[in-house]
Amino acid sequence: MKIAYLGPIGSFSHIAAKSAFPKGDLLAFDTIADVISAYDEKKCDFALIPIENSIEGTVNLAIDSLFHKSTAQVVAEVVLSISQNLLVTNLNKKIEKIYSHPQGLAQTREFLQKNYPEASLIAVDSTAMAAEFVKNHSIEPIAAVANQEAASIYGLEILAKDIQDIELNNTRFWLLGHCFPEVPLVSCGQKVSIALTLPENLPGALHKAISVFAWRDIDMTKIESRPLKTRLGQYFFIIDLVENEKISYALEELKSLGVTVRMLGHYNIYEI
Ligand SMILES: O=C(O)C(=O)C[C@]1(C(=O)O)C=C[C@@H](O)C=C1
Repeated sequence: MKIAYLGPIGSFSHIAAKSAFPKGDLLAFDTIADVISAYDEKKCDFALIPIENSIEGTVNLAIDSLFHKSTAQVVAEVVLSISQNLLVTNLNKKIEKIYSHPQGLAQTREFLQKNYPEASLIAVDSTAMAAEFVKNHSIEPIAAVANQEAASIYGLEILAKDIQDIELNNTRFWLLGHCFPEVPLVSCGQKVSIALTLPENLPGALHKAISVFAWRDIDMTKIESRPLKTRLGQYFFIIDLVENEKISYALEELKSLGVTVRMLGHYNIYEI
């Protein structure tokens, strides 16, 4: 079983992929877009992508790549607890630049501003990539924000532990695939995710669209707009729903309103 993930080893995606597929053949890719492309090009059986963090919100690159460039289906959601740490090659080193994934920098923004106000913050494609960079540039006054496993893998010291601004810090990952995976995890619920595009000539379109769920008591756990990349003011809407037998009727009503509905997936949720 081949599973594509955002590498290199030691990323949070790697930890999530290992937990879901302890015996899987894990394939590291440099960017989230590359992970999705690997799946679309049939280089793997599943692909794991980070979707949303409890502090910083949606991983826009993942949602946008999935919507605009892929037809992949979501077959599972994996929720991972995230602990960010400041990693260095030497505990006594001055720190002038701090590297991490944008989410890693955002989740630790207050800590970094308070403790390293002069340091430049540099975004790279993953937290593990940041750790690997620090290891490979050991004499430079730099640090990485990454997990403790990355410290072990890349031989780095942990200068500060659990530096996220909010202690409770979780990231949702979506697993893309053609079938439901057999994972050694216990499901804690089921969801349905869709992407809506509204007709231009329907006043109150968004209100009418989400009302099809409300009056059926279908629980909407998330709604978020993202640019259609056509022009300012044109969006698609990502909606997460708690599994409900009435969802199919709601989707039919949406279509009768002229709303374009794309089913992203219905899936089990697993907490690691
Ligand atoms: O950079 C990593 O380690 C990732 O797996 C990506 C990612 C993300 O995109 O949100 C995953 C979990 C954390 O929130 C930080 C970064």
